[in-house]
Amino acid sequence: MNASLPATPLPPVIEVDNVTTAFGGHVIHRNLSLVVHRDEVVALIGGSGSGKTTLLRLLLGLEVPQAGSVKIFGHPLGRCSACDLEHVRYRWGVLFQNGALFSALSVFDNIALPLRELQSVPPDMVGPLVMLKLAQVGLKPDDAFKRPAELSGGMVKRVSLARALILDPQLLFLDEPTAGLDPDSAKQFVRLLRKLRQELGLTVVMVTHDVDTLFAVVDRVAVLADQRIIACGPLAEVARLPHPFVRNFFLGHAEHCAEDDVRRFRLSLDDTSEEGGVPAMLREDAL
Ligand SMILES: Nc1ncnc2c1ncn2[C@@H]1O[C@H](COP(=O)(O)OP(=O)(O)OP(=O)(O)O)[C@@H](O)[C@H]1O
Repeated sequence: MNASLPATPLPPVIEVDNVTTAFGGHVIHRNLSLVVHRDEVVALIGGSGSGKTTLLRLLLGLEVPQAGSVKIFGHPLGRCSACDLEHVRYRWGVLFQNGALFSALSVFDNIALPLRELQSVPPDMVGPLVMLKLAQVGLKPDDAFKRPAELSGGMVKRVSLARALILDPQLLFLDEPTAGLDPDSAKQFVRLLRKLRQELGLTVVMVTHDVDTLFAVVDRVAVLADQRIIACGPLAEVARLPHPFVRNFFLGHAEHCAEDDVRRFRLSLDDTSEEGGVPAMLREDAL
């Protein structure tokens, strides 16, 4: 995986152009623009209340901007007919921060839900597809019969990810994918994301506060501050910005964000022989 973009970016999957969002008189985004290209992994960072979740909701068509436009796969969301929106919606998967699993349903039924709703495959294919996704996210066949209450935090994330991937989306939205996980589970989950991104060729947009996740999987980091995206570029570039939020966010990490450091970190993640896959530079005791 490259730490920086290829010379010629692939076509855009997401185009946010000059968007203004407000609730009542409270303006959240003003003239906000962002482009995400195919096969990219872009992380959205920003202070609490800066409007990250609202931006994610705009991208999912759950909020409508006061001005500007949002296009996904070239479709302008606000102007899509219900039929068009359904078509676009099945091309993305979403991992919600708390997993959003249905507690009354088994793991199997949670993952199968989008397939059953859409009825896109014959009923006898649902089982094999669910079990395939379960294996893809590193869960055991027996886990299919558990209820969400019987799962660890890391397992909940994996089940949610399997459900997000069940329709084989091209675009994946992740809201704080490692939030609430202990450090080891977070590392394992980030490794899984990295593996799936490589295997499935996904375009990924994630909201995260986790610097290790940026190091491990992200191509570009978009910084949401002052009601707009103030920068969107490779980690090495963004970590050097003099903006107070960025300085604070990368405190103690900025000196490790050079392209070579990121590349070395990613190679170490591929080397499963290393304990936890985390090089000394990112262990807490080294900071
Ligand atoms: N439906 C809504 N109605 C009114 N205000 C809202 C609504 N949704 C969000 N807001 C406000 O918009 C602002 C941005 O919220 P948002 O949740 O997008 O921020 P965030 O960057 O995701 O924050 P955090 O990192 O704390 O989750 C906040 O001031 C919030 O109170």
